[in-house]
Parts: sequence; C-alpha cells; structure tokens
Amino acid sequence: MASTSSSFGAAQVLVASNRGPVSYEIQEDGSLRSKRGGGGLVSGLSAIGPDAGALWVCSALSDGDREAVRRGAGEDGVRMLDVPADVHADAYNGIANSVLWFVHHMLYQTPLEPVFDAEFRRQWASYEAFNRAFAEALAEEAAEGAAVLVQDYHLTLVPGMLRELRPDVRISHFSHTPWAPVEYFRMLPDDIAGQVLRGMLGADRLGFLTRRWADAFTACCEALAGGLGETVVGVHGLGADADFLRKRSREADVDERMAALREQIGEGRKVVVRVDRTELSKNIVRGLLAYRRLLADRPEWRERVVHVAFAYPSRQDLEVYRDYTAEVRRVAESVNEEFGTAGWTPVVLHVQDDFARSLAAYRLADVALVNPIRDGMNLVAKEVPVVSDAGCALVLSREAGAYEELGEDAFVVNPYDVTGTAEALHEALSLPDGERAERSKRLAAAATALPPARWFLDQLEALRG
Ligand SMILES: O=P(O)(O)OC[C@H]1O[C@H](O[C@H]2O[C@H](CO)[C@@H](O)[C@H](O)[C@H]2O)[C@H](O)[C@@H](O)[C@@H]1O
Ligand SMILES: O=c1ccn([C@@H]2O[C@H](COP(=O)(O)OP(=O)(O)O)[C@@H](O)[C@H]2O)c(=O)[nH]1
Repeated sequence: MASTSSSFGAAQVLVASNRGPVSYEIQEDGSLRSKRGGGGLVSGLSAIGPDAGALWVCSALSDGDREAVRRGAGEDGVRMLDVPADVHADAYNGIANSVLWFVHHMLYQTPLEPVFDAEFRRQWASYEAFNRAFAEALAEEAAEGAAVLVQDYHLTLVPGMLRELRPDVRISHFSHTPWAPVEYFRMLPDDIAGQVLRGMLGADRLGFLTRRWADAFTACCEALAGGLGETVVGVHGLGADADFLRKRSREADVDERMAALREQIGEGRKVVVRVDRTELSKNIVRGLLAYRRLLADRPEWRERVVHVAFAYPSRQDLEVYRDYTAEVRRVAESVNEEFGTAGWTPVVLHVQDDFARSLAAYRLADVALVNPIRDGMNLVAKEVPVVSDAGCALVLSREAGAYEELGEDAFVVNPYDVTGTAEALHEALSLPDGERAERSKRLAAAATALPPARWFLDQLEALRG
C-alpha cells in the first residue's frame, strides 16, 4: 500500500464497485452456484470481459459470496472484498441506500425524513471503513500509473483515499445515480457533504450519465466545496448492449417463458410491460394506479390489455423496501379484484429474480412503462425497444436520465401525475402498428448509440489522456 515501486501490483486497469458481476448461492449439497448480478451497473460493466484485462474489485454481498472468498472460488479477473458483514451492512444499507440514494433520488417526504443522529454517525464510520478497504485493495493491486475506475455512491471517498495512497495512479469516479440539486444535497450534515464532494474530487475525472446530473454536481461543488479544482467532469450516456440482448433473448429458456406468459395473457391482447427492481424510485405503485385509471376511464381497454409487471427483489434488508414491495402486491391484487373477469387477469405481477422471464416480457411488449420519480439512466427503457418482437411504444418519465436521449420518440410523463400517465398509456396503446414499429426502431437506435464496451473505453481513454 505504500507508494514504493516494490509494493505495486500488476493490474493496469481496475474497476471498483459494490456490486460485482456475479453473486454466489450455497446449494443444499454445499456447492456454490453463481448468478449474474442484477441491476444496471452490472449490465453496463459486464461488457468488460477478461479480454479487456481489467481487474474488477467488488464486495462480498451474501453468505454465498463470503464462502466463495473463503474457498478461493471466484471468477478470473474479479476480486471480492470480504469486508466484515456488519460494516458492509452499515455502509450499504445504512449510508449508501438509506441516505445517499434517498438524497440523490429526492425520496424523503414526511414522515420518511432523514435522521442524522448518533446511529448515523456510527454508520458513517463504517462507510469510511468500507471505502478505506476498497482504497487499500486498489492500491495493492494497481500497477504503476494504472487507471482505476471507481463506481457510484457506495464509494465516494475512495478517490481521495486512493490518491493519498497512490499518487501515481489515474483515478475516475462514475455516478450511476442522478445528482441532487444543491438545496436537497445540503440536507446532509455540512461535514458529511464536504467529505463526499472532496472524496470524489480526489479523482482526475468524474463521469455522469447525463448533462443534468453533471451540472447538479458542479453546482454543489461551487456552492459547498469552492469549485471543481483540477477535476474534469464528463458525460457518458450508457446505452443498451444490443448484441448481448438480441442473442440472449432468443435462447430456449426465454422461449419457454414466452409460451407460459402468452398463456397467462390470452389471445389478441395488448401488453404493457414494466421490469424494475423492487425500488421506491421506480414508482411502481403509481404506475399500477395509472393503469387502474386507464381501465376505469377508458372501459374500451377492459379485456383487451394486460399489464405485465415484473419486480425483482432488491434491498430487502431495509424495511421501507419490504413495505414498498408489499404495497406493490396489494395494489396489483386490488386492480385484479376490481376489474378481473373469468378469462382476463388485468395485471400479471411477478416479484422474483428471473432474467429470462424479463426478456420474455420485453419480447411481448407493445408498450413499455418506465415512470421513475428519478433515475440515473434506466436501462430497461433502452432495452425493451431493442428486444420487443413487434416494436414497442415507450411511456417515459421526464425524470429518468434516458429521457435526454429517448424523449423525442416517447410518450413523456410527469411521474407524479397518475391521470397524465393513464392518458399516455392510452395514447401509446392506440398507436397504429406501423407507426409503433417505426418509433421503436428510432428508440432502439438512440438506445444503442453508446454500447457498454464503448462507454467504458471512452472513459478509459479520457482517463489515460
Ligand atoms: O446493487 P443494488 O443495490 O442491487 O442496485 C442495483 C444498481 O442500482 C443502481 O443502478 C443505476 O445504474 C444504472 C446503470 O448506469 C442506471 O441506468 C440506473 O438508473 C441506476 O439506478 C445503482 O446506481 C447501482 O450501483 C446498483 O448496482
Ligand atoms: O430480472 C432481471 C431483469 C432485468 N435485469 C437488468 O437490470 C438492469 C436494470 O437497470 P436499470 O438501469 O433500468 O435500473 P437499476 O436497477 O440499475 O436502477 C437492466 O439492465 C435489466 O436488463 C436484471 O438484472 N434482472
């Protein structure tokens, strides 16, 4: 860890993130089964195969992961850090997901308010320890002058810490979330806000998904940290991986799930699809309420449309996420009770982790519903038009990063406006087939303009200068 040449590592390119490319489960017979990590960060970074020669440093997130570390059973090119489980829980559940995520997605609202008490301070110390563990591992693995690409709000202190340990390396930090406006960001205690900004400004380059988030960060630095200093801020709008998605969505397990879904949907009905993590910012409940409004106000759609809503479990250690997931189930059931008939289930909801089934839903989509309150990008909005068999219309929140690139061909909604979203669903469903296919093509072209591999290489080239 000292910056003497004898302690330099071998990796020329390093990526650091909390969630890694795979996660492990312990099977009944004691063997380990690996599973692709969920969410958009992994979708984006998975393009960095072993060919790119990068070392991916990530956290052990589950008992299976910790067991994999103990057995030395990890993947090539991946180093999982086994930070003590309680430190990780404080850093990930406590600080990253209950505070920083809430600030950037502006999710606090009475009675869900931020609490900056002694418990918060204790968790913050864990967040610092978690960041330090990453900085030390990166310092150990990095070759002289290596490029280190740090990811997201879990690791905001790493650039500053690593800079002290290894002044020779080039460091970038990329935010996959929105960035909060100054008025909201400074809800954080002043010393904490300062630590976050200064930690990130330890990097040579900072990346954001849209100009809007980059400008918000710059404004925070100007108001609270005396400006950006030497750090350069860039925008890299991560796109969908068309090659991977087209190939993967044609595999046999996806075909099987399509057949089962068709059965549930019934013949000749339009399909409105949404796929999200069970995540408050995705606004799943208001999406269901908008669909209910559509059926109530426009009875002509009854029996003629099915809403396929897949929510794969996320952050279920947090009570607020568990409650939200329960609320999603309740609202879906109540729509089915209110409008369902013997031969028609208006909402098909699955709360389960099944990537193949999500792709099957993408293929069947006539309309994709993506209505987050705020979202860094939202890759689902970019993936459905690429995969859907007959082309889909997109109902898209203006608060998703994807709006900057897809807004022109989407039915744009204010995510809080339930009746407005219902009306957008009606318009999207009413689009003639030919026009829908044309729009879908344009959406797919915009969505794949910057594929993950290019997105990553652009940042690497910029970092190396
Ligand atoms: O790791 P989790 O806690 O299970 O959460 C999954 C990921 O969620 C967030 O993803 C973001 O990144 C996407 C790709 O850039 C972007 O499209 C999306 O809008 C974001 O929400 C989070 O930022 C990641 O760190 C998580 O791994
Ligand atoms: O069962 C599933 C369904 C989807 N996805 C992927 O999760 C990502 C979600 O990314 P998005 O940017 O939409 O939101 P995030 O979950 O990262 O906030 C997409 O690439 C999806 O293909 C997944 O991992 N498991």
